[in-house]
Formats: sequence, C-alpha cells, structure tokens
Amino acid sequence: MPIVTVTRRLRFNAAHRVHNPALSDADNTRLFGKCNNPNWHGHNYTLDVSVRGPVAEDTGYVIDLGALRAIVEREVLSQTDHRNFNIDVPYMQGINPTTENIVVAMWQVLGPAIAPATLQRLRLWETENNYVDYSGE
Ligand SMILES: Nc1nc2c(c(=O)[nH]1)N=C([C@H](O)[C@H](O)COP(=O)(O)OP(=O)(O)OP(=O)(O)O)CN2
Ligand SMILES: [Zn+2]
Repeated sequence: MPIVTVTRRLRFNAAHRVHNPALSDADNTRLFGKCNNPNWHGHNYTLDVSVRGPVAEDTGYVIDLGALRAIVEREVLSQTDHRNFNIDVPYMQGINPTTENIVVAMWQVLGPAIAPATLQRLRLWETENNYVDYSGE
C-alpha cells in the first residue's frame, strides 16, 4: 500500500511580544530588538499541516483534508486566531512566543488530536520570508 504525505494550509493572525522574563530589559532589547516591543506587534501566520499514511483503498485518501482542517481549527485556531500569544492562548502560557516555540506547542496539541493518523510535519510561516519546520523530535 503506498505511503503518501498530504498537507493542509491554514491561515490565522495573532499578536505577540518576543520576550524572556528571566532576562533584563536591556538583554531582551539586545536579543529581540523590535520584536520585544512592549505594546505587541502582529503577524499573518500560515500553518502547513502534513499527515503521512497509507492511501485507503475505499476512499483513496490518507485523511480527508476537510476533516483535517476541522481538527486544526477546533484544536488550535479557535484558541489562536485574532488572539495574543502572550496573554490569550492556553497552550502558550509561560512560553516565549517565538515561531519555534509556537510550532512545538501546536504539535503537542495536534499530535494526539490527529491520531490514529500520523502528524508528519508542521511548517509555520511567521512572515512571507520566515518559516520553521517541526517533525516531533
Ligand atoms: N529564529 C527566529 N527569529 C526571529 C523570530 C522567530 O520567531 N524565530 N521572530 C522574529 C519576530 O517575531 C519578528 O517580528 C519577525 O518579523 P520581521 O523581522 O519583520 O521579519 P520579516 O522577514 O518580515 O522582515 P525583514 O525585516 O525583511 O527581516 C524575529 N526573528
Ligand atoms: Zn513577531
């Protein structure tokens, strides 16, 4: 049976401040620059969710991409879209909202929610220039 990876793209926007409270204000400014702005800034994020598995004989699907969209919207985007990562988002409490940390936290929510399908990769675009990949390691 062929093993195929399918990907669903979703979009959301959110505010954040990249900030490590364990560091001084001066160090936060030095490390994070404009991204440490106390009054927040926002991004239009793009999230690519990839699921890998066998192609079912009856449907020809690895997973129904509409069902995958619904899971991501219910489990992650409903708590994230038009929110502030530093304040509003339950799975980011106490975590510095870099793209790396966000994608790892999203994986921890989505991995179990997508089972028994296998989450293969999350790719989170923070800007049109910057993205991070995570595969659960
Ligand atoms: N490794 C990481 N580096 C940076 C992150 C991150 O999450 N991981 N985040 C930021 C800031 O959030 C910043 O807001 C990113 O936006 P920006 O610097 O405007 O990036 P652009 O690519 O859109 O713009 P350029 O000015 O052309 O770089 C920074 N670093
Ligand atoms: Zn930012």
